[in-house]
Amino acid sequence: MVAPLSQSAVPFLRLPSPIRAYIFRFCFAPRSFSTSTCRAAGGHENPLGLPRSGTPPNLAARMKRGLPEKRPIPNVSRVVAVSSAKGGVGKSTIAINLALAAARQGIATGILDTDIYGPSIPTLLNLEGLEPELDPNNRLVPLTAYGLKAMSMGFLVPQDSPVAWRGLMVQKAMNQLLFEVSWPKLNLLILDLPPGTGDVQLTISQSLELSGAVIVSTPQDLALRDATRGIDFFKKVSVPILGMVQNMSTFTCTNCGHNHDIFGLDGAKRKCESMGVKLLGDIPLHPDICADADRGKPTVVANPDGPQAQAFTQVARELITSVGL
Ligand SMILES: Nc1ncnc2c1ncn2[C@@H]1O[C@H](COP(=O)(O)OP(=O)(O)OP(=O)(O)O)[C@@H](O)[C@H]1O
Repeated sequence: MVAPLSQSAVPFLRLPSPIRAYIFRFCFAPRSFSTSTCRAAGGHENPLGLPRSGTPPNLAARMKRGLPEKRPIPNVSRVVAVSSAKGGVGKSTIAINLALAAARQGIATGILDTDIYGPSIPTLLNLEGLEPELDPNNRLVPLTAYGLKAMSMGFLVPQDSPVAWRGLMVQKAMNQLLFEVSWPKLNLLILDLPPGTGDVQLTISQSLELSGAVIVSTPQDLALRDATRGIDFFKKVSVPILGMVQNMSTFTCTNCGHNHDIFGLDGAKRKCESMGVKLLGDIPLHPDICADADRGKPTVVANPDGPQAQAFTQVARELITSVGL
């Protein structure tokens, strides 16, 4: 019987050799036991798992609980996770437009697509089919689009081929994406998280010093219920909630100019008030936002002076202020 792994290896074998070597290194190759490997794997600094003397108290507490040490991303000053517990509410669209709006305001910005199973950033930036190079230290060099530095698992696996990885492989891939990308000096790195509150979110919140999280939701009750779970998740893992973005709010008919609140009116605003979370802004439901995304030219660069881009820019300003930039 042919094992499923050999089928999923076919697209892998079609990759150019530097990328194959890179994926092989972080997914399959055995690693020598070292402090950094041990930390990245969530282990302790010595075989007994005891903190060394002189270890800071909060780090000692983390180590006792078996949590990895939180590390900064080299060259990156602030890291913000854009998250939604529910899929399809526009998280990637918001993440990319916020990143581009921040870059247009003179903030050195990058975007890291951490959605291993369904990366959207290569499409949103019209970078599909391009492959990142490796620097002399075997670190991935980010690609650039519209002045934005970008890295995504989508650059490393063939388009349209599913990633079939188990938890440990996902965790290893995440650690490489988080810590082995050769970012230039960045003021702000936006992380586009996958939907939900699972493995990837846990790995990120436990291994990374995050400046905070932005929660995306539509005004619909169903989405807001999941948004509440997302907020509770970040509170539990002690990541500050910078605020919520209400996406797909009012739709203004392009024919008659009438306003329709397709997913309800001000649901996110009320949720923010009840949970003591800041509402960072409101993005309307508009066909151009969708069409711009599909052609790989997000609204903030496609029509920077239009009202939709202005809405994104306003949210980006709030975000930049909230992380002290
Ligand atoms: N404000 C908006 N107006 C119109 N279309 C939008 C808007 N926001 C997002 N979309 C569209 O909605 C769809 C889902 O958006 P997106 O992929 O950003 O969601 P997501 O939450 O990242 O999804 P996933 O759960 O798959 O990661 C896309 O087709 C996108 O172009």
